[in-house]
Amino acid sequence: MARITLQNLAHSYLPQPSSEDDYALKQMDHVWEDGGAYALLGSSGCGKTTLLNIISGLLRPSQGRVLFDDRDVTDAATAERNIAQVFQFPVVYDTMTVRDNLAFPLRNRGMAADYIAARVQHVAEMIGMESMLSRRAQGLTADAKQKISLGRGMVREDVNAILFDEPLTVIDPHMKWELRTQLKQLHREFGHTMIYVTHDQTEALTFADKVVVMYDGRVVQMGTPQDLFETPAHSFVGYFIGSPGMNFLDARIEGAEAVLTNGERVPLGADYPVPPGRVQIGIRPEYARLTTTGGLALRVHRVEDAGRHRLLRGEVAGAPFNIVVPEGQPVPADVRVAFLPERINLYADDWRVAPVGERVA
Ligand SMILES: Nc1ncnc2c1ncn2[C@@H]1O[C@H](COP(=O)(O)OP(=O)(O)OP(=O)(O)O)[C@@H](O)[C@H]1O
Repeated sequence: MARITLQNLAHSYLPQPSSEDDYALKQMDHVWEDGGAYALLGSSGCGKTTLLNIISGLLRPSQGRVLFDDRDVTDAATAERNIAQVFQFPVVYDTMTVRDNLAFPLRNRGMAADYIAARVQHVAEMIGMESMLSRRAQGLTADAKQKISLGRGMVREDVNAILFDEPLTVIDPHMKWELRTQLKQLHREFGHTMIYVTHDQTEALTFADKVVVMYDGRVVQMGTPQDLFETPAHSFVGYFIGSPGMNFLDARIEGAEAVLTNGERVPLGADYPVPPGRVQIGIRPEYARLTTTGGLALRVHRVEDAGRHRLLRGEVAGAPFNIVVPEGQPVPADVRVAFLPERINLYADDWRVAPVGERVA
């Protein structure tokens, strides 16, 4: 197992990149701690696969270094890096049995036969395929083949890291939940460094201790699911995490108040520096509450039933605004909206601005 450091890293698929836009990965420094369970989350095309392939050695970065602990592996071949990688679609040997597929990485490394037999049995149980060990992979469903790929990724105990690139895409929803649980169990049991790429926030938040969010070729935040929810470092994180995402209102700052574009004032619960650029306040739909006195004017467009609560979709100061309304709470005709001041985040040109005196984690 290893700590993985990306130092001054950047990657462009173009031979002669001339501007930042030419880079699939913009310059970054990032550390994946030894034994961490990370989810790498971001929308399509933000650079997740590129980053994973640089760590595994399938791709050489156009700039910077990759270190496993203190060893520079930037130019080391994939095989030398001792990494297991599971891709979105199954990679199995059709002519081999399930058992031989699972045993392959261990035989390749010359492990003893009885160790291989025991280990294959254990992994087959984890992926729910112990009754199929003697069957040929050919003719199995895509779902079953992907489980074999996952099993092969997990079979070696001595790898530096296991990288998963959207491994559950072809798996049916019930099995998805089960396999995610198994992966977490595997992490607890062996403590491998694991990086799990997904664009599904539920998948990310249930698998990982730390979630790394990428946007437009950059890591914009790494934190616990709670960090991402409470204090998104970038407006993309606010918008991407949560259902629905954070609301944003344009504003200017006057001490401990935000002044919205229509002149209404919002207490922020803390003093802020006056930041340059486009200033917005961000409020989660869960932290806005309905009121008939005080607060801000609210235009209600519609109220949707969302299971255990209702979702009010409306408008504040001319901008779309969503509010989670607890079950049973009425929505009167003259309703207004107020925010919990300590739950408001401030953004300047999409990056979070800390209030004066905030402790840096
Ligand atoms: N082999 C390649 N040649 C040229 N450009 C590429 C190549 N692979 C990826 N790109 C570009 O690099 C950017 C990042 O792609 P990447 O596949 O890393 O994103 P991703 O976050 O993994 O997306 P997805 O979730 O769709 O898999 C995209 O703009 C993509 O078009």
